Amino acid sequence: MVFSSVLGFPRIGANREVKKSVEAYWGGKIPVEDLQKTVAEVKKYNWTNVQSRGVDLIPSGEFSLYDHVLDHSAAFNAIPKRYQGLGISDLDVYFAMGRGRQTGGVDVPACEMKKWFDSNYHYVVPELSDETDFKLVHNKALVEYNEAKALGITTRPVVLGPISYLVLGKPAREAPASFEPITLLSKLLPVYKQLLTELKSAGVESVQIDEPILVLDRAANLEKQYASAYAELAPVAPKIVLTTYFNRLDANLKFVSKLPVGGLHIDLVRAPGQLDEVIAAVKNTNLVLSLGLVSGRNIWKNDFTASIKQAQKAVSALGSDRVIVATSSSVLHTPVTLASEKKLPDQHRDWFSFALEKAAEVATIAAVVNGSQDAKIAAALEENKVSIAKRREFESTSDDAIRKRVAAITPDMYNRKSPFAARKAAQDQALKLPKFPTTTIGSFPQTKEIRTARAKLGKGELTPAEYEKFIEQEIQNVVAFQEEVGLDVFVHGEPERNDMVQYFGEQLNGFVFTQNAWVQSYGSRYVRPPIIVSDVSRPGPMTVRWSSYAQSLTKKPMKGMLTGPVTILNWSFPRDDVSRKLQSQQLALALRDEVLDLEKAGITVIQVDEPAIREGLPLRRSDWDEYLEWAVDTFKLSTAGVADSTQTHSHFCYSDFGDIFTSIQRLDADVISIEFSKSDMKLLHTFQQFGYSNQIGPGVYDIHSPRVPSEEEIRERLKASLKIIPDHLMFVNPDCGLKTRQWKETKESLVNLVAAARWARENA
Ligand code: MET
Ligand SMILES: [Zn+2]
Repeated sequence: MVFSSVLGFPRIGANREVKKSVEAYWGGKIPVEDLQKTVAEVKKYNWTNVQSRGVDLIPSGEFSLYDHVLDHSAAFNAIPKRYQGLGISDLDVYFAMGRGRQTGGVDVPACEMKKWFDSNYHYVVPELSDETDFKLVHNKALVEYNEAKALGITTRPVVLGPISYLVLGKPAREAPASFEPITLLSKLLPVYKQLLTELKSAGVESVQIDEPILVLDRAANLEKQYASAYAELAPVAPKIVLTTYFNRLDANLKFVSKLPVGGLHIDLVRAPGQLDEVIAAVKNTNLVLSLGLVSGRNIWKNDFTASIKQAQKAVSALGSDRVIVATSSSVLHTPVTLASEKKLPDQHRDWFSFALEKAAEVATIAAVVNGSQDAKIAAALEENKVSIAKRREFESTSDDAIRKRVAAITPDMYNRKSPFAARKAAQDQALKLPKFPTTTIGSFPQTKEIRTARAKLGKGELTPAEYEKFIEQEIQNVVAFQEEVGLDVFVHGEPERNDMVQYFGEQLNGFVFTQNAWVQSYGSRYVRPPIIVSDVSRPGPMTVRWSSYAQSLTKKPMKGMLTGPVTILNWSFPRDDVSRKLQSQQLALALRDEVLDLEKAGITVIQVDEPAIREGLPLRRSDWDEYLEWAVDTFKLSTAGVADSTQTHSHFCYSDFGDIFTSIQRLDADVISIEFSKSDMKLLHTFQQFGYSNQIGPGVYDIHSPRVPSEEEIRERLKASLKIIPDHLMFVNPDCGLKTRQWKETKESLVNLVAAARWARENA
């Protein structure tokens, strides 16, 4: 019989209970018992609901209060030294690693976070060295398995595999930079052995071991480690389903199919093409094949007919006992349930499927493949056919004007009129900026007052006119503040924006919004990505009103602020019926019009942010070029229409840009600002290696922390940057927007920043 499985479930609660509870605990407002109670309820909700949808293999052990990789570090005693001996509870040590801690005489920053593969989820990077003293502090998988069992629910525990865990880590501070965490494998394996032995003796039949790094090129060098690790683990473990996701196995399949495990899970949403190959590779083994047919990354309803066809193909090759129908990855990356959406029009509701609906989908697909005679299953299949047909019909309609515009894009539209040197001369003349011009990245503190005003507007407690007055006042304050501090290129502060993507999505055609469709980004930070459902176009100017109002208040150049096409795309749920490239092109044309409208309105400096450009980079190197080509081209399409004398800026943050540095140069923005402060030396070396010819503002301080950098500190940073970047090309700015900061530290920091820039003008 074909089983169904879900690989992992959102841990936020259907009503964001976990966020509320965790934050209340952090704030000292509730005792730990209350937090534990909420957590128990959310887990119970998850298990009982996934079970009631008919899923056979229900995940446990993947719940997390902050991040599942951090859970493993805590359970394995991989606690960096600076978090040891603080005299606080294990739970508080765990949170301190996730988010830092600054109370009761304890002052530790957070561990580094990184993007989880190509998603917008961030994991906490394990810090490892020869001194890491691995031991099983607690068996989280076992605890949760037993918790579910006590509720009468048999689950399949989920564990992150040892090799992925190590490879996702980095050298701890005491280790040399060249230290490779994978060298700790033999020290870590006993912990896994104990963990898995305990699961087996508790009666666990099968365990899901995630080894997502098997879809990366670098796993090719880990064949030996995989073979020896799994040879050691398999004999003591419950049946292992080795789980991969987010891409294809490619050449790694050759050794993976020979590992002594019970099953293999593959992602057929991201890499449908690998099915035949994988079937052929496992046919003469005993491996069970778990088919990732229902997307864990997007919110579109599954096309049952297509999935059933693939499942049947596997069944006819392997027999039904060797096939599982599953979600492609954990459904952590999707919202909890459509049932929470009260205002979604029926037409839209019918297109979507969130985590719980996906649970029902895998169960239904498996039932159909098993030949179920259940009338409910037949009805669900029929309903799905009707719904998919309707969606396809909707998708077949397009906005002809937009499609024609995209088809008519010509190569010259990607390029500015003149090369950088000529533009720089024109801009120097038009803008008359001093050397080391100072600026900020766009947003100023989003205060409680701003959020309250927006909420009131939503509830009708403020009229649009009253709200606009309020925003105007905010802009006046921000402009006056910048005059006072003495910055050179001003911003309006973005007070009118709820979010840098949503704000634009709401003003463009082609997007749908939800009320409650939250997805965890990191810790207790959740986002609500807009959904692109049809061709994108711009009904009218989106930002001109506020930018030109702001410009009217000052003689200093006012920077227009836009979010770039690639970032809007990467931080939305995209369509799956057309390419990402086409969606990005349509967004770029809309933004191009906005850029030109800003220019017409007298805005001479325009910034188009692309913080998410690195995140969209495909996991396999052989796929990079194709992505980078359209990603860079669409950015250029959005900005290149302006006159030579208009200065374009772009901003990047959150990622390691070394990989794509040459593409950043190709964007040909007049000025880029880039997050430097955490990995300054590394990035400076990248500059040295590749060179960069346009202007650049290396972020001179970290805005993610309330700490105020001293003038001296900023000077030091400038000096370090000046070794690599010529003085006439350098801007001075913080490393990201200031929206999460308070006014007090913002003011102090920017005063120091301006003073450091003035010092540089005299002395550097
Ligand atoms: C995540 S990048 C943020 C850029 C945006 N302009 C801001 O200042 O907030
Ligand atoms: Zn940023």
